[in-house]
Amino acid sequence: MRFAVLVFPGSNCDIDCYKAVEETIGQPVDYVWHTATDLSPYDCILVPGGFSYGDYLRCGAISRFAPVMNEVAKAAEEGKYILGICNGFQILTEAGLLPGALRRNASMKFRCHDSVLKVVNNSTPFTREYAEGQEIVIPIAHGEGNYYCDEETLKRLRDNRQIVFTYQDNPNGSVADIAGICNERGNVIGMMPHPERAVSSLLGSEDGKAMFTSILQAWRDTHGAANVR
Ligand SMILES: NC(=O)CC[C@H](N)C(=O)O
Repeated sequence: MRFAVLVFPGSNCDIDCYKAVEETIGQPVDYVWHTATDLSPYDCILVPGGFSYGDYLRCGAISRFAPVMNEVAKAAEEGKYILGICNGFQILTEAGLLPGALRRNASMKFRCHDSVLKVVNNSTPFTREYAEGQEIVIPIAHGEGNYYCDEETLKRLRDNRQIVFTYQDNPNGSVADIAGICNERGNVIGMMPHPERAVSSLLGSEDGKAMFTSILQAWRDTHGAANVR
Protein backbone atom coordinates (compact mmCIF):
# COMPACT_ATOMS: atom_id res chain seq x y z
CA MET A 1 0.00 0.00 0.00
CA ARG A 2 1.42 3.38 -0.98
CA PHE A 3 0.87 6.63 0.91
CA ALA A 4 1.19 10.25 -0.19
CA VAL A 5 1.72 13.05 2.30
CA LEU A 6 0.77 16.35 0.65
CA VAL A 7 3.00 19.35 1.29
CA PHE A 8 1.69 22.93 0.95
CA PRO A 9 3.73 26.06 1.65
CA GLY A 10 3.34 26.30 5.43
CA SER A 11 2.52 22.64 6.18
CA ASN A 12 4.27 21.66 9.41
CA CYS A 13 2.97 18.20 10.27
CA ASP A 14 4.05 16.57 7.01
CA ILE A 15 7.13 14.99 8.58
CA ASP A 16 5.12 13.71 11.55
CA CYS A 17 2.66 12.06 9.13
CA TYR A 18 5.46 10.54 7.07
CA LYS A 19 7.16 9.14 10.19
CA ALA A 20 3.88 7.85 11.59
CA VAL A 21 3.29 5.80 8.43
CA GLU A 22 6.89 4.56 8.39
CA GLU A 23 6.96 3.64 12.06
CA THR A 24 3.46 2.24 12.62
CA ILE A 25 2.90 0.26 9.43
CA GLY A 26 6.19 0.45 7.47
CA GLN A 27 4.49 1.10 4.13
CA PRO A 28 6.01 3.10 1.24
CA VAL A 29 5.31 6.82 1.64
CA ASP A 30 6.24 9.90 -0.41
CA TYR A 31 6.00 13.63 0.11
CA VAL A 32 3.92 15.11 -2.71
CA TRP A 33 4.16 18.85 -3.43
CA HIS A 34 0.97 20.91 -3.80
CA THR A 35 1.65 21.47 -7.50
CA ALA A 36 1.50 17.73 -8.33
CA THR A 37 -0.99 16.66 -10.95
CA ASP A 38 -0.90 12.89 -10.58
CA LEU A 39 -1.81 10.94 -7.47
CA SER A 40 -2.50 7.71 -9.35
CA PRO A 41 0.33 5.73 -7.67
CA TYR A 42 -1.17 6.28 -4.21
CA ASP A 43 -3.77 4.33 -2.25
CA CYS A 44 -4.06 6.74 0.65
CA ILE A 45 -3.58 10.52 0.68
CA LEU A 46 -2.71 12.25 3.95
CA VAL A 47 -3.44 15.97 4.08
CA PRO A 48 -1.32 17.16 7.01
CA GLY A 49 -1.66 19.94 9.54
CA GLY A 50 0.06 23.28 9.58
CA PHE A 51 -0.45 26.85 8.48
CA SER A 52 -0.73 26.48 4.72
CA TYR A 53 -0.45 29.86 3.01
CA GLY A 54 -0.08 31.42 6.46
CA ASP A 55 -3.78 30.74 7.20
CA TYR A 56 -4.54 33.87 5.18
CA LEU A 57 -8.23 34.63 4.48
CA ARG A 58 -9.30 31.51 6.37
CA CYS A 59 -7.43 28.30 7.18
CA GLY A 60 -7.34 26.16 4.03
CA ALA A 61 -9.12 28.76 1.85
CA ILE A 62 -6.12 29.24 -0.46
CA SER A 63 -4.76 25.68 -0.39
CA ARG A 64 -7.98 24.34 -1.75
CA PHE A 65 -7.09 25.95 -5.10
CA ALA A 66 -3.72 24.11 -5.31
CA PRO A 67 -3.41 21.92 -8.42
CA VAL A 68 -3.09 18.77 -6.32
CA MET A 69 -6.60 19.30 -4.91
CA ASN A 70 -8.17 18.33 -8.25
CA GLU A 71 -6.32 15.05 -7.90
CA VAL A 72 -7.50 14.65 -4.32
CA ALA A 73 -11.10 15.08 -5.51
CA LYS A 74 -10.47 12.47 -8.20
CA ALA A 75 -8.94 10.06 -5.67
CA ALA A 76 -11.95 10.56 -3.37
CA GLU A 77 -14.24 9.77 -6.27
CA GLU A 78 -12.27 6.59 -6.96
CA GLY A 79 -12.81 5.49 -3.37
CA LYS A 80 -9.20 5.93 -2.26
CA TYR A 81 -8.59 6.71 1.40
CA ILE A 82 -8.12 10.37 2.27
CA LEU A 83 -7.28 11.56 5.77
CA GLY A 84 -7.15 15.28 6.54
CA ILE A 85 -5.67 16.20 9.91
CA CYS A 86 -6.17 19.66 11.43
CA ASN A 87 -5.22 22.07 8.61
CA GLY A 88 -5.85 19.06 6.35
CA PHE A 89 -9.42 18.85 7.69
CA GLN A 90 -9.83 22.59 7.08
CA ILE A 91 -8.59 22.15 3.49
CA LEU A 92 -11.00 19.25 2.85
CA THR A 93 -14.00 21.26 4.06
CA GLU A 94 -12.92 24.31 2.03
CA ALA A 95 -12.60 22.02 -1.00
CA GLY A 96 -16.13 20.70 -0.45
CA LEU A 97 -14.94 17.14 0.07
CA LEU A 98 -16.40 17.19 3.57
CA PRO A 99 -19.46 19.15 4.78
CA GLY A 100 -19.36 22.08 7.21
CA ALA A 101 -16.63 24.55 8.11
CA LEU A 102 -14.04 25.23 10.79
CA ARG A 103 -14.36 28.57 12.57
CA ARG A 104 -12.22 30.38 15.14
CA ASN A 105 -12.19 28.62 18.49
CA ALA A 106 -14.96 29.98 20.69
CA SER A 107 -12.29 31.07 23.21
CA MET A 108 -10.54 33.01 20.40
CA LYS A 109 -7.36 31.32 21.67
CA PHE A 110 -5.03 28.80 20.06
CA ARG A 111 -5.51 25.56 22.01
CA CYS A 112 -2.62 23.11 22.29
CA HIS A 113 -3.02 20.16 24.69
CA ASP A 114 -4.11 16.54 24.92
CA SER A 115 -7.77 15.88 24.39
CA VAL A 116 -9.91 12.86 25.14
CA LEU A 117 -11.95 11.71 22.16
CA LYS A 118 -14.73 9.22 21.90
CA VAL A 119 -14.74 6.89 18.91
CA VAL A 120 -18.32 7.26 17.75
CA ASN A 121 -18.06 5.26 14.54
CA ASN A 122 -15.62 2.37 14.39
CA SER A 123 -16.85 1.02 11.10
CA THR A 124 -14.86 3.40 8.89
CA PRO A 125 -11.65 2.21 7.20
CA PHE A 126 -9.77 4.59 9.53
CA THR A 127 -11.24 3.46 12.86
CA ARG A 128 -11.99 -0.24 12.56
CA GLU A 129 -9.32 -1.20 15.10
CA TYR A 130 -10.90 0.89 17.85
CA ALA A 131 -13.85 -0.27 19.90
CA GLU A 132 -17.08 1.66 19.50
CA GLY A 133 -17.28 4.21 22.31
CA GLN A 134 -13.57 3.81 23.13
CA GLU A 135 -11.95 6.83 24.73
CA ILE A 136 -8.59 7.79 23.27
CA VAL A 137 -6.06 10.51 24.07
CA ILE A 138 -4.98 12.53 21.04
CA PRO A 139 -3.40 15.99 21.10
CA ILE A 140 -4.95 19.08 19.54
CA ALA A 141 -3.17 22.24 18.33
CA HIS A 142 -5.36 24.74 16.52
CA GLY A 143 -6.83 28.21 16.45
CA GLU A 144 -9.70 27.40 14.06
CA GLY A 145 -11.09 24.06 15.13
CA ASN A 146 -14.62 25.10 15.92
CA TYR A 147 -16.62 22.80 13.65
CA TYR A 148 -19.82 24.31 12.33
CA CYS A 149 -22.64 22.97 10.21
CA ASP A 150 -26.34 23.82 9.97
CA GLU A 151 -29.10 21.72 11.56
CA GLU A 152 -29.92 19.91 8.35
CA THR A 153 -26.30 18.90 7.77
CA LEU A 154 -25.98 17.79 11.39
CA LYS A 155 -29.02 15.58 10.98
CA ARG A 156 -27.52 14.08 7.84
CA LEU A 157 -24.20 13.50 9.62
CA ARG A 158 -26.03 11.72 12.42
CA ASP A 159 -28.32 9.70 10.15
CA ASN A 160 -25.42 8.49 7.99
CA ARG A 161 -23.08 7.86 10.94
CA GLN A 162 -20.61 10.40 9.58
CA ILE A 163 -19.60 11.65 13.02
CA VAL A 164 -16.45 9.64 13.67
CA PHE A 165 -14.94 11.30 16.77
CA THR A 166 -16.35 13.62 19.42
CA TYR A 167 -14.55 15.51 22.20
CA GLN A 168 -15.26 14.54 25.78
CA ASP A 169 -14.41 18.08 26.86
CA ASN A 170 -15.18 20.31 23.88
CA PRO A 171 -12.13 22.62 23.61
CA ASN A 172 -13.27 24.90 20.79
CA GLY A 173 -17.06 25.22 20.68
CA SER A 174 -17.67 22.66 17.92
CA VAL A 175 -21.29 21.82 17.12
CA ALA A 176 -22.29 18.54 18.84
CA ASP A 177 -18.71 18.18 20.22
CA ILE A 178 -17.57 17.07 16.76
CA ALA A 179 -13.84 16.35 16.47
CA GLY A 180 -13.88 14.37 13.21
CA ILE A 181 -16.28 13.44 10.43
CA CYS A 182 -16.27 11.38 7.25
CA ASN A 183 -18.06 11.66 3.93
CA GLU A 184 -21.12 9.56 3.19
CA ARG A 185 -19.10 6.83 1.53
CA GLY A 186 -16.66 6.71 4.45
CA ASN A 187 -13.44 6.98 2.43
CA VAL A 188 -12.71 10.64 3.25
CA ILE A 189 -12.19 11.66 6.86
CA GLY A 190 -11.22 14.93 8.50
CA MET A 191 -10.32 15.50 12.14
CA MET A 192 -8.85 18.37 14.16
CA PRO A 193 -6.85 16.24 16.66
CA HIS A 194 -3.48 14.86 15.55
CA PRO A 195 -3.25 11.02 15.57
CA GLU A 196 0.20 11.21 13.95
CA ARG A 197 1.44 12.89 17.15
CA ALA A 198 0.16 10.00 19.26
CA VAL A 199 2.00 6.98 17.89
CA SER A 200 4.49 6.29 20.67
CA SER A 201 4.55 6.44 24.44
CA LEU A 202 7.50 8.83 24.10
CA LEU A 203 5.05 11.30 22.57
CA GLY A 204 2.63 10.84 25.47
CA SER A 205 0.10 8.53 23.78
CA GLU A 206 -0.04 5.59 21.41
CA ASP A 207 -3.75 5.95 20.82
CA GLY A 208 -3.29 7.30 17.28
CA LYS A 209 -1.56 4.14 16.03
CA ALA A 210 -4.78 2.27 15.38
CA MET A 211 -5.77 4.79 12.72
CA PHE A 212 -2.79 3.80 10.63
CA THR A 213 -3.13 0.07 11.24
CA SER A 214 -6.86 0.34 10.47
CA ILE A 215 -6.18 1.96 7.08
CA LEU A 216 -3.72 -0.76 6.13
CA GLN A 217 -6.06 -3.57 7.18
CA ALA A 218 -8.99 -1.99 5.35
CA TRP A 219 -6.91 -1.68 2.19
CA ARG A 220 -5.65 -5.26 2.45
CA ASP A 221 -9.20 -6.54 2.93
CA THR A 222 -10.45 -4.83 -0.20
CA HIS A 223 -7.42 -5.59 -2.35
CA GLY A 224 -6.92 -9.24 -1.37
CA ALA A 225 -3.73 -10.86 -0.14
CA ALA A 226 -2.50 -11.50 -3.70
CA ASN A 227 -2.17 -7.79 -4.38
CA VAL A 228 -0.55 -6.81 -1.11
CA ARG A 229 2.40 -4.56 -1.72
N1 LIG B 1 -2.01 22.26 13.63
C1 LIG B 1 -2.71 22.77 12.64
O1 LIG B 1 -2.86 22.16 11.58
C2 LIG B 1 -3.24 24.17 12.80
C3 LIG B 1 -4.31 24.48 11.81
C4 LIG B 1 -4.58 25.95 11.65
N2 LIG B 1 -3.42 26.65 11.28
C5 LIG B 1 -5.22 26.49 12.92
O2 LIG B 1 -4.58 27.16 13.70
O3 LIG B 1 -6.37 26.23 13.15
